[in-house]
Amino acid sequence: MSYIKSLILYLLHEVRSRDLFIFIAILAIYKLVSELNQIRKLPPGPWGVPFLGYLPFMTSDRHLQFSDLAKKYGGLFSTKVGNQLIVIISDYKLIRETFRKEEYTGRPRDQLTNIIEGYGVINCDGRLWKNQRKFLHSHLRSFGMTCMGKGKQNMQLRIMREVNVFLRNLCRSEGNPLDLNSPLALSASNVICSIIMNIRFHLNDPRFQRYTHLIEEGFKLFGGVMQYVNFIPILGYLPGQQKTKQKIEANRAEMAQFFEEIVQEHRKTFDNGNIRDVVDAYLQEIEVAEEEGRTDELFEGKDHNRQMHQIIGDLFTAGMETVKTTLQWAVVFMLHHPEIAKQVQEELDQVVGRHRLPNLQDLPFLPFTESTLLEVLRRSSIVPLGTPHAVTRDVQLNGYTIPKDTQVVPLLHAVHMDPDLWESPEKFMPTRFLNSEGKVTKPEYFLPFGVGRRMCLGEVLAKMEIFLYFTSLLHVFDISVPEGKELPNLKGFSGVTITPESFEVCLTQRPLENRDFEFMSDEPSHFRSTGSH
Ligand code: HEM
Repeated sequence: MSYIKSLILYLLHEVRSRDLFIFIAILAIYKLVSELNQIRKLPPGPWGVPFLGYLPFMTSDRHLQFSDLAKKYGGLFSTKVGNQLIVIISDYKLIRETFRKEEYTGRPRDQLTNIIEGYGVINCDGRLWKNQRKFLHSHLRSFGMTCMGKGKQNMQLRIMREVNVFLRNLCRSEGNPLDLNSPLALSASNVICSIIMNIRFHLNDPRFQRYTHLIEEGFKLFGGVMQYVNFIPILGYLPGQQKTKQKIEANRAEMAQFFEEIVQEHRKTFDNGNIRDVVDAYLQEIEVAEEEGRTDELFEGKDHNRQMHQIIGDLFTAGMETVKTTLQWAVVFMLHHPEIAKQVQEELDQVVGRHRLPNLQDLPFLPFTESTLLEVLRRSSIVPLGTPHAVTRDVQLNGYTIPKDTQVVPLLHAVHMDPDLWESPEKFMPTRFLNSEGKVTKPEYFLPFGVGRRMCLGEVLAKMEIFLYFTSLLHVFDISVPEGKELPNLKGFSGVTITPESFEVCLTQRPLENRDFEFMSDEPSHFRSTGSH
């Protein structure tokens, strides 16, 4: 470092400004020529201006901007944003073919991965990711994330306990305007927390409030100026950026402390014969690996405690935010289309009756309701660019050479809004998922959970939750916009996911035939709860 400093001082003192100018000009020409050489081998696309590439033209609605560019450059195009090469695929056949391949399972080396240092499951790659994904896949199945049998029943029970508490809280609104964001966030959190760490929170629990605040703040800090550092790393040395980084690290340390307390509580009550949740499964896995002397192989030499903390964080954020947002979109579309909400309610009344809440066994007999939820997933495309992938080595794609570490984006939003695939894609039209016999059909270009080796790990759980929350909500309540208020817009807000703008609803209870609904009685006591009611 001091050597570089002395060299710079020497250059400033000894080299005349004209020589320095020539030196910089040669460097710039060299960089330009090598960039042009690279561009020649890449798919076509907008290259913006020298050095900054397309960065000055980027908007916050990246999915809409990329979809417009796809119309111009085709289903496979590329661009350069700052120093980052990005390849964008919106041809669904190519997406399916590409993301099956091992070499597309990498993650970009950016600010997020620098801070997370390759821990967890979402932001790691290579052998650690493979081990973690396999481990989680098998344990999440054993906790009920499966489409069949007893596991499915257990998961339904877990979810329905939370649905009941959720409905009871909503009843308290007594028809007054209400923002569903917090009740949904709390409820979806409790479902995922019951699977990961066997706890549930109350809305007024300070730990829950602090925890969700830290996550939201984290999203904002990463989503702000920090994302530009990914494209122009030198910006990371600005004084403001150093402060942001310190804040992110302090927040992460606080979360790690919270997770550590949970892990410590689990250690105290750990019973090898009764694996209660993901944390227990990890403790067991570590114990066995230590006995067999293969912890280094399993965790690739990483700290297992930190790995456990990151897994808890990954599953919580991926599992809560996505489900909550999809359900909010479902409500927004029902507000825009009361005739569809009514049709769903009629189908539920006919199949389920007015004496109980819907359950997963009803699903095969509710084609219109199911197709309405599929249409919500298509039309909202809440993860419009998938998660960022990067190639782990130089690869050939459709005759182009894609260099190692290039970001490769599956543009799911464009696939779901392609007029060649969907009739009037802007329209909310559940019947597009019904065939001529009235049966539900999902075309192969319906990809809300991504596709390939890194596709969503929680698809089964997400589908169960969305079905049970949505159908229970519409079975119990009529939903309307508060008087004098406008309908929420359909564009939404681009952040980590595409979320609806904040909005309120009025809920009017529909008559039920049975007075013994669980949500009308006291809170169930199956879980250890935190905080006071
Ligand atoms: C409606 C709800 C959900 C939607 C639309 C959704 C969508 C997605 C998408 C599009 C991806 C990226 C796929 C890719 O880039 O290849 C993803 C990844 C992921 N999802 Fe979900 N997801 C949902 C719910 C959940 C839930 C409930 C969980 C909790 C278990 C979860 C856990 C994950 C994880 C861990 C990954 C990263 C997988 C990896 O890196 O290997 N998701 N999800």
